[in-house]
Amino acid sequence: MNIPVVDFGAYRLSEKDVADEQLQSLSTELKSAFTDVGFAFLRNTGITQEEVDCVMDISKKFFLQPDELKQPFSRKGFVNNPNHGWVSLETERLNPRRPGDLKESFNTASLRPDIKWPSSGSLKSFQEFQTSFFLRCKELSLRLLRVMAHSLGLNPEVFLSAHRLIGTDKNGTTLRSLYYPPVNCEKAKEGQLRCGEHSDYGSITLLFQSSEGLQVRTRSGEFIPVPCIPGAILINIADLMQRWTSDQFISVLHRVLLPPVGDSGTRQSLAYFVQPDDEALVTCCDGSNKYPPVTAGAYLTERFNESYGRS
Ligand SMILES: O=C(O)CCC(=O)C(=O)O
Ligand SMILES: [Fe+2]
Repeated sequence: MNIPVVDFGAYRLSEKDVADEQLQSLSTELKSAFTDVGFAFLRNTGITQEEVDCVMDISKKFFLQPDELKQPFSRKGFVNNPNHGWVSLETERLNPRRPGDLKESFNTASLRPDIKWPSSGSLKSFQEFQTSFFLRCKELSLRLLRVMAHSLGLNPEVFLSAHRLIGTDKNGTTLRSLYYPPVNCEKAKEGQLRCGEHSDYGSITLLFQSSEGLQVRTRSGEFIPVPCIPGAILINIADLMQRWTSDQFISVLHRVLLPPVGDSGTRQSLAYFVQPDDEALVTCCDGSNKYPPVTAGAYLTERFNESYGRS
């Protein structure tokens, strides 16, 4: 299995619109990637490697602080958005049958002006970098959703109209900065990974990686390594989109293993989880009843309960 690489230049962020002919060819390429593999690399999106590096660098400065300084920004500590903020090491289990994942993350889930952000010393631009990157990813995601609807012969608005509130507290879309610290494999718990096997919850995910380490499960059930292509963004279909398209687009399991014994390297990634508006009703777009309608907000809450353990 190979992850197709698609040139998005015709509809990159600096282009106002895309010509019909190019929309048609992008649709054909993306449809085949999302139907067969569930993943695609996008080149020439307009989001540059410098932008990515900037967000990764400032995120790393946040993660390298002692836990006491990160604690005030903990996820669940923000009244208007329970998903915003810092998640400490081993807190989340993306595969609930494994020990906690060996990663930390910072979720930018709310852009409300009254949110408290890390801002001391070298973190002065933290808020600015995270929020401007969030908005860049939003623009690209909306373009992708338009092409995806077109590729299935649907009304071009069908996905877009359910993603009108990205960046507000009525939509769960999240920019997640991930940091995988060095691992001492002898100390790791049995079965522990950097990120357990899972599929993503929402509509699509944009993933930016600093290095290799991600694996994707093929149809035959084996996990294969995903390359890291500088400047290219890895896009994958998430579970709600699979339901929405009655399994035409597939949401595929993926994971990040521990590094090889003796490798004390770190790893970083940025995941932009695109989520429909909380109140949007996701109904099979082919008119079938393959899956019962579900609102995106209720579905997301249920999935969070699984990965954080029900209390
Ligand atoms: O860090 C990565 O490369 C993947 C992370 C991931 O799949 C996730 O957080 O959903
Ligand atoms: Fe994921």
